Amino acid sequence: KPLTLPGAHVVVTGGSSGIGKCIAIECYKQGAFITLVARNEDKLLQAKKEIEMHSINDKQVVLCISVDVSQDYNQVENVIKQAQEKLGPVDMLVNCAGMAVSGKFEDLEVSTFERLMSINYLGSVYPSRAVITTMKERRVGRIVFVSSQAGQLGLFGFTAYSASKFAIRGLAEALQMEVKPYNVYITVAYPPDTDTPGFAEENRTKPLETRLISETTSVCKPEQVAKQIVKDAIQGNFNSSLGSDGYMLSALTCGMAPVTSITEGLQQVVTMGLFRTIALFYLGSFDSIVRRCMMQREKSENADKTA
Ligand SMILES: NC(=O)C1=CN([C@@H]2O[C@H](COP(=O)(O)OP(=O)(O)OC[C@H]3O[C@@H](n4cnc5c(N)ncnc54)[C@H](OP(=O)(O)O)[C@@H]3O)[C@@H](O)[C@H]2O)C=CC1
Ligand SMILES: CCCCCCCCCCCCCCCC(=O)[C@@H](N)CO
Repeated sequence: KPLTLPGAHVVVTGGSSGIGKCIAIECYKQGAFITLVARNEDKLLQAKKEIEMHSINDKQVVLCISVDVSQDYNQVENVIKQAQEKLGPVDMLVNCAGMAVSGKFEDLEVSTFERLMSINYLGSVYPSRAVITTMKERRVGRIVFVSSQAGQLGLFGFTAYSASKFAIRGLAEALQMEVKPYNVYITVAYPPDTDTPGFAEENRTKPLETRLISETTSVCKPEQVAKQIVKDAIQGNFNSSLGSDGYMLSALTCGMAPVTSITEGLQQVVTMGLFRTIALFYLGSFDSIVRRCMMQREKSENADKTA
């Protein structure tokens, strides 16, 4: 039942940087053929070189394709076709291209809402739509969506980002119900803050509240996140999370998500009440962070006025 990675064709969008690059390396180390999809060609070539250092046999290939996954479906479909001509049908697709922009609702441009929805949501729909028919026909396949812990709860500063990551889950749940009889398995990953170039970029404009609340969980290494995601995808687990807070969040927010094992279902049933109780304390502490920051701001604004 688990997918065999040796010789498999794995497509990773956002594979030129951060979590996506580490997922590509992890799969390559296990013998897969890789297609990297991202926009910037220099970064793609750089990543290709880095991945190729981990080869385990001399047949392995890393293919690079430059395309914007959020713009035009036909373009995305074409590049997937190209990749399939070179490396065969896609066994696993990892939708990791994405970005975060944070800020208070009133400070975010309306265009930011559109952009994040395009990249994080539609940028996952297009590649998935392009591979699904073949996967169903072959009765083989894995599709991974990289959401976020911020796709399990909404928090200060993430009005645009959280919505785009929540959207992924709705898509994934519906799709899993459709494709399960065809032996195609969907995985949704909910990583915590992870030390990547994208994370560094995002931190340059992050509101204090968002930073303080996010610090509830520690920053992970992308290699660690990638390892867990690849493991869960191979197994065909619907949920992929990391660490004790990740585990609690996933159990707490399981809702009507498909269940992969009896153990998982039993654990959800047994822990739900306890985790909700813990969550109430977290929510209380988040509210007090927001209130404290507001009072601090008002204080310094008043001080500015009297000065
Ligand atoms: N780092 C973190 O703290 C967390 C990240 N995540 C999610 O994980 C994913 C990866 O994040 P991370 O590794 O930090 O990001 P990085 O910014 O380090 O890498 C993003 C990758 O996506 C590619 N990409 C971005 N936009 C597009 C596009 N429109 N079309 C094609 N490729 C694109 C980038 O290449 P290029 O720019 O050249 O196109 C790059 O390869 C994102 O979806 C993010 O939301 C989730 C939780 C935590
Ligand atoms: C039982 C209940 C347990 C509750 C634990 C609550 C933990 C909340 C912390 C949320 C952190 C959000 C990280 C977002 C990462 C991300 O996607 C950005 N870095 C974008 O890249």
